[in-house]
Amino acid sequence: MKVAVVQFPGSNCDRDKVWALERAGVKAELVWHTETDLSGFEAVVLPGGFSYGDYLRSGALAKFSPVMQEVRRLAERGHPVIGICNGFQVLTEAGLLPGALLANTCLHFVCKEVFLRVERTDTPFTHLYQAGEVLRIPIAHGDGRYYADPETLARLEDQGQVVFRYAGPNGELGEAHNPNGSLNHIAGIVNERGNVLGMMPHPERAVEAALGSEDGSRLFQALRMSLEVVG
Ligand SMILES: NC(=O)CC[C@H](N)C(=O)O
Repeated sequence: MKVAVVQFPGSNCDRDKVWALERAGVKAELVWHTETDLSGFEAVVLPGGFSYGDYLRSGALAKFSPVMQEVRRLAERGHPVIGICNGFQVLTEAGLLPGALLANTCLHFVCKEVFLRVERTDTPFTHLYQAGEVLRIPIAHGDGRYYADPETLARLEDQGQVVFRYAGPNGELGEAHNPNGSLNHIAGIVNERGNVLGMMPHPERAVEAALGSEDGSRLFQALRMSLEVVG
């Protein structure tokens, strides 16, 4: 059971993700973006950062990296794929998740801890959380405003594909708690099948008390348990 953490030129938090995964008991390995064979891996994590310097649009160039064909193949076979921050941007650019991440409404890079409300717990990534539970997880992005056209947004909501929403400390929704202007306060979504997760907040930055929160740990533990079940 091994998880690939892909490194694009300009990725960051890649090593943090390996560390967070290994802390949760998952064997993880860094994989350079030119890799064309991920057959030894059960799941993939696309990390945060500034792949290709965010040129053109965040994630727009990384989608052409050779490894993305393999990421697509694994996703289509139902393997878990997680895109965190820039990884989420890459997944939307690659069409593995619907919608797009636009510039924050404030037009600034925002780096702070936020509250997330867990909307769905029947996924390989969130089954250790309670529905409605409020997590403290940091964000750090300039392009985090989730956008989708009205039909896509309605479909996401109808099908329960919204996994995390920005909220207040008691789970209340409101623009004051939405750090980037995301539609419907969306912080994370899954694909229809539920095996591809994209989220802007960084759970790997919240996996031990010294980091200010341990709320991200259960996401990686949940992934380990899901992989163990599949074998
Ligand atoms: N921390 C990150 O992954 C940054 C994501 C992205 N490049 C942005 O600024 O929006």
